[in-house]
Amino acid sequence: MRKPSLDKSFGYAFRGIGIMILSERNFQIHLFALLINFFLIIALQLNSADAAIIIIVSVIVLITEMLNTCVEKICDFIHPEFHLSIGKIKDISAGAVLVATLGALVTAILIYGKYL
Ligand SMILES: Nc1ncnc2c1ncn2[C@@H]1O[C@H](COP(=O)(O)OP(=O)(O)OP(=O)(O)O)[C@@H](O)[C@H]1O
Repeated sequence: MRKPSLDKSFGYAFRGIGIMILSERNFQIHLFALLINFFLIIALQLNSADAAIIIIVSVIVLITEMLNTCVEKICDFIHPEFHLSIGKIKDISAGAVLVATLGALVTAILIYGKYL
């Protein structure tokens, strides 16, 4: 199969982000959290290192949410019926999002705590 051109590849990637924004509620919530963080970074005048850490942990949460959605969709595609293994796979994938979110929360408390 021929490889798609660079602009088409970017187009597919942006379509993937668009699908997440339009149809995944949890992703919308995490994206909203990132916007609040941008606001706080400016309002509290965080230094560039602290701002970078906040942005990195927020983006990690968004990425894990995207990968979790991929896992869910693959599971639903290959095995739509109930299966214990599918349940475990989905639970572990959701657990990854929770780990990233809790890590981001603790990081935010530690960093914003210095500015309040
Ligand atoms: N086919 C299945 N077989 C067994 N258990 C399943 C199956 N589908 C879902 N589950 C169980 O239901 C939980 C929720 O799965 P679901 O696919 O509905 O994700 P979700 O809660 O809609 O996630 P999100 O809110 O991120 O979209 C899974 O973590 C798993 O425990």
